[in-house]
Amino acid sequence: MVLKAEIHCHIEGAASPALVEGQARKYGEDVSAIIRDGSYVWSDFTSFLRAFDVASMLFRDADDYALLAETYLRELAAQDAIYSEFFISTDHAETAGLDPADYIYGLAEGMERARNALGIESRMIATGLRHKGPEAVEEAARYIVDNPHPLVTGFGMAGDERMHHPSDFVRAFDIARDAGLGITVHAGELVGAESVRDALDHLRPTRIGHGVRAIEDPDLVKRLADEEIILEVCPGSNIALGVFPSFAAHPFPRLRDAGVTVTLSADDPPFFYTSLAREYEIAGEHFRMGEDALLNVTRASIEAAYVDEATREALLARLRVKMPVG
Ligand SMILES: Nc1ncnc2[nH]cnc12
Ligand SMILES: [Zn+2]
Repeated sequence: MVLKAEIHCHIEGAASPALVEGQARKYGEDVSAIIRDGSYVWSDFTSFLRAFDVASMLFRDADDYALLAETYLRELAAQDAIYSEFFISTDHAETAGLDPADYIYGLAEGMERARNALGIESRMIATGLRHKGPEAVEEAARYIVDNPHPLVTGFGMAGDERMHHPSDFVRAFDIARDAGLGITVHAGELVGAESVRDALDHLRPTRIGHGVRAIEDPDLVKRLADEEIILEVCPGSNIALGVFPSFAAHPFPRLRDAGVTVTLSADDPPFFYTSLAREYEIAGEHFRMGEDALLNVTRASIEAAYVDEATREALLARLRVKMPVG
């Protein structure tokens, strides 16, 4: 049993098909277009995002989001995770007709319940959606800075990496960074090494969501190692979306051997038929990671986490004694 931590997971993307079907019954909606035989149905990134959007529309009030957060965090604690940092999207909340304040309050309620029950610590990273454009991402940044919450400790950007250019989002990220939020950006997933380089140059993150296609440029790999940029690597997601053809071809080991700090997360677990535990298993089976190396990955995630130092120290102490969760 290896204690785990996750720093790249979209909370709407953590909703299991069973939970979404339960929400569909609650609201009298039909989800047969995105769920068949208990699994999500999609064929490429665009149809994945569409299924993600449909599922997220079935969480419509604070109680729905408290249930989602608590359910996911309980699942993570059962996989021996002691820390979870997940992306939230006030854009999705507003599209579902929810006031962002209720959205965040509901998620925080679920986080508290899971922490009280099982001791799992968690934080939220607010995000803007790249394909909605610079104004929308800036609005998401302004909202979270004007409405601070103690459990919202970072700002990032997800969505379609093929749209717009990192330089379009400089102001949004300056607003978030100046407010003291941790900065992470999805890059180097659907687009190549230049996307990671541009994100680093213009948005100055300390972490990159995925970043794995940096492997295409050895100078960039060296820069990631030299600047100690953390990669939030999601191998199961990368293979499910066809970013790489197989786990054997995945660059995780090469990045790690080049001195890049790589971590393990599940991104959107049920959508990519994975879980945090499965990602650790994949690293053991395909990336030559033994138990000590996997515990070092957990330690790297906690070192990179957007948490206060007291919380970080308490989490690192648990790794040292390998105290079981709960
Ligand atoms: N892997 C991913 N890339 C970009 N946006 C996302 N939203 C949810 N999962 C995502
Ligand atoms: Zn992601």
